[in-house]
Amino acid sequence: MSQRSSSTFENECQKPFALSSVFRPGLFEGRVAIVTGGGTGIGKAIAKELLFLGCTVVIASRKKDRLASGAEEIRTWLTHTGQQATLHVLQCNIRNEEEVKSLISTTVLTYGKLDFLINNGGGQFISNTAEIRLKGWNAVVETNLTGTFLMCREAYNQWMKHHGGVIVNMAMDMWKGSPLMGHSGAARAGVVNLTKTLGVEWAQSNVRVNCVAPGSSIVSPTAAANYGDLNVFDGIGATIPMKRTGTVEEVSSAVCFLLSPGASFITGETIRIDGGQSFYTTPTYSLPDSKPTDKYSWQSCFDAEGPEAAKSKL
Ligand SMILES: CCCCCCCCC/C=C/C(=O)SCCNC(=O)CCNC(=O)[C@H](O)C(C)(C)COP(=O)(O)OP(=O)(O)OC[C@H]1O[C@@H](n2cnc3c(N)ncnc32)[C@H](O)[C@@H]1OP(=O)(O)O
Ligand SMILES: NC(=O)C1=CN([C@@H]2O[C@H](COP(=O)(O)OP(=O)(O)OC[C@H]3O[C@@H](n4cnc5c(N)ncnc54)[C@H](OP(=O)(O)O)[C@@H]3O)[C@@H](O)[C@H]2O)C=CC1
Repeated sequence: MSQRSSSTFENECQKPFALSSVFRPGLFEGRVAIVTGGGTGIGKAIAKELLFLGCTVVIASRKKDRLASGAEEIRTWLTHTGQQATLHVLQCNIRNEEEVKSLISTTVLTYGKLDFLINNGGGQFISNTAEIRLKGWNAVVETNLTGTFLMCREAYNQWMKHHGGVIVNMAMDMWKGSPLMGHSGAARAGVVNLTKTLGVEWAQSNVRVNCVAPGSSIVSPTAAANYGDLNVFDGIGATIPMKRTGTVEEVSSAVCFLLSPGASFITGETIRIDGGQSFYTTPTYSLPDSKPTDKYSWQSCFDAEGPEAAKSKL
């Protein structure tokens, strides 16, 4: 098997897994990327595909154990396939300004550059908006919106402003509002808007900024565990026009496209990766039973106020 052809092997848990890419081998050779949340789920898939394409990858998130097990899986794969690409692990909470500054500066000092930033790290908890405490609201907004802002700003100021680069942010299916995820929907809508702003402001520095918006349908065990229900994705596929859930690889390939020279005239854009879900309905929220709400019409006003009150206005 050639070094860069697709490969299949069994990892230490004896679960078979394969890695391949629709992009040409060596596409990202000599490039350096940071993937936040790169130890799990979608971020891990992005990290793997970038490595497969020859990129040096720094994965960063809060929890050392998650990073370590993700890195071990990726390194096992690198060893089995004979890939030469470099994986680096750094701990960073994207809500912490000093940690973000240090993540970027360490990467630039170690590898001499930063070509790609993938702001994948993020998340939320499920709650009616009326029951979200301020601390919980702030935690989600700081993670998804402020964290993305800090990462973008530092990547730009410390490197990309003078050398160019590509940034890909992460949104979600918040296009029609986000029942039970109001905090995250608001934050991700902010990310979509920030992406447009930065696409304009930083174009002159040869920095492209885009975003991907997966539906509530990208199957990842760590994502499911976050909701305390490993079956949380069951049943969602049937409600999606494409009649299935999505894969982490389907997000990764869109990210790789946006990073590639093939997307060199695309900036400020958000690509939906949701099998048409957001154009159809929001399947994760069922309306509670209730009577119809009050309707407004001139007749209903007239009826409510009574003929005398209405006449007095004439
Ligand atoms: C739609 C239908 C289904 C559909 C479900 C289908 C979903 C599929 C789509 C998937 C979408 C995804 O994004 S999948 C990605 C999932 N992965 C993640 O979300 C991982 C990252 N998330 C997190 O770490 C957390 O959710 C996040 C809140 C952001 C950060 O937590 P931290 O503990 O670090 O935050 P802290 O600063 O300590 O603050 C925690 C406060 O947050 C609040 N809080 C935290 N968890 C809470 C909870 N479960 N319930 C209430 N409140 C909570 C409390 O107020 C906490 O304070 P106290 O009161 O003091 O405790
Ligand atoms: N799966 C899906 O269907 C969808 C996912 N998304 C988004 O895609 C991204 C990846 O999700 P997915 O892989 O599915 O789920 P995961 O729960 O596996 O990934 C979330 C990742 O974000 C990291 N992270 C969370 N908070 C922080 C923080 N403050 N600083 C640094 N890293 C952080 C986590 O690592 P650690 O805990 O170590 O910090 C983890 O690796 C998230 O932003 C998610 O919200 C959006 C729409 C749908």
